[in-house]
Amino acid sequence: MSALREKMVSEGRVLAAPAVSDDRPRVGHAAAGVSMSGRKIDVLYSEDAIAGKVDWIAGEVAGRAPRRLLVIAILKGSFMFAADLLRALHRRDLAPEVEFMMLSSYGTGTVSSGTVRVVRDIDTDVAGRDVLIIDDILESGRTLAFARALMIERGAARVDVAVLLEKPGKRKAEIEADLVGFVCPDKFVVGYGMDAAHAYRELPFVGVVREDGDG
Ligand SMILES: O=P(O)(O)OC[C@H]1O[C@H](OP(=O)(O)OP(=O)(O)O)[C@H](O)[C@@H]1O
Ligand code: HPA
Repeated sequence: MSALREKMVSEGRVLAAPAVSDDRPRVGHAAAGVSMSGRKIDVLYSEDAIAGKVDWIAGEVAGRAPRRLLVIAILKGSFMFAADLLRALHRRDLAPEVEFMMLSSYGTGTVSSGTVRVVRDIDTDVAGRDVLIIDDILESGRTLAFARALMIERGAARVDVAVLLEKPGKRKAEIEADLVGFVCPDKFVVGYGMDAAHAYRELPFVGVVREDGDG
């Protein structure tokens, strides 16, 4: 703490930041079995591994020299990936406009309902622009096929799709992502934005919730 800040804290003019203990769990680096609210989460992709992929995806996007780039993050699941990827794009000297579209097809379940619902649309006109749609995961493909088709229908010049994860062999709609961080095993994953019945989105890593009796 600087001398000035120390003086201000002692005079009660500002609040001291709470001390952070060094022994807090480094969950992002744990190999397995992180406990969250009584459930065990096995770490599949650590914070470091994710950061490496995000940086790689940003490099690939920059290499495509997009024109008038508009990044559209598909909420809710992509919020953490979007925040990290946008900062990585900035480090690559890109200055995209950013939009958010909220789509939903899973509700509180772990299987796609088959119907994609637009909960919130974007406000920006995409006609003639290079669009990068980003999402956390590509599974049945219904969500991203819907989003991509909508942007093409609205006249985007080019539409690329970047996902942190894809599950192969699960596609129910015709779509492949242009940029993929990890090819993911066929397990329901949580964390880094992704939820199971609204829980676990805050985790900084991607993991799998252990079934009862998994040890
Ligand atoms: O390829 P798909 O089978 O369509 O699955 C992928 C989509 O499912 C999840 O969203 P969800 O509908 O659960 O909404 P959320 O982002 O609000 O969690 C996820 O964030 C993707 O958008
Ligand atoms: O494995 C998953 N986890 C969370 N959300 C998802 N949406 C599609 N697949 C998944």
